[in-house]
Amino acid sequence: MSEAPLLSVRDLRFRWPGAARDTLDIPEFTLHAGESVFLRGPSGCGKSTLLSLITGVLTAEAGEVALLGQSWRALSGARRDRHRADHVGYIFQQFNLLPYRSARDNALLSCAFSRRRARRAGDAGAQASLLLARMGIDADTERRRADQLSVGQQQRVAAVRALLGRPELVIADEPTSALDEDHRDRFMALLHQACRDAGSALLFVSHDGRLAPAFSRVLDLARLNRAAAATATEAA
Ligand SMILES: Nc1ncnc2c1ncn2[C@@H]1O[C@H](COP(=O)(O)OP(=O)(O)OP(=O)(O)O)[C@@H](O)[C@H]1O
Repeated sequence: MSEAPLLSVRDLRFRWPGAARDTLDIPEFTLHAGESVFLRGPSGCGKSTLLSLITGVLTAEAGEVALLGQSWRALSGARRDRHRADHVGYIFQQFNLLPYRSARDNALLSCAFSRRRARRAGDAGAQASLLLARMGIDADTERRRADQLSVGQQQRVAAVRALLGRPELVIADEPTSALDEDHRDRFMALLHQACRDAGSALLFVSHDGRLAPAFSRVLDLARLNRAAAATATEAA
């Protein structure tokens, strides 16, 4: 018998208010525990919209999106926030660190917002230091304010924040677009290893196809999304 999916999307349809047509129309998409998936697609095909639906920031008019068997639509706003904080680590394109707080405080934010994550981290402070060190952030750098860190350091702190407390799903939305090639390759190797160590599935969105071979699966949203296919046909 196959394992229940970590994430399941079924018959999903979503249209932005005022839009003439659906942004997303996805019959089915599943993600299993521990998988690493590279999600790609041309600009405007709905990648960020899909991530917002997967994390319960948006809810769909039709169909279902469930994380760990829990449908987002069935949850109230506060419970949605808790489900997200407990089970999803998010790495943003622009990192979204608190500029005046230390690297360490930023890394610990995920445990401040989730008791479950704090429990899973054990000694959260020690675990944060360990993960930061593995990402090449030493004890001195850990104490520096986020706005005094290099772009690459900020990105690695953002990754530690996403991974602390071992969420089942780590989502990264174009996290390497601000990094040069050398930093990008090192960051990707560290991220893959850290997700494996934490047992977290990784859903990674990028335009940079060179990163795809390191993933267990590549998903092309333009193919998955019937709304994108319809738009392309009309444009042809
Ligand atoms: N807040 C919003 N309100 C209305 N329409 C939106 C909103 N956000 C996105 N859209 C529209 O939804 C479609 C998909 O946008 P989305 O940002 O999800 O694409 P994307 O694939 O992530 O693009 P990119 O690769 O350029 O970041 C676009 O037509 C966009 O204009």
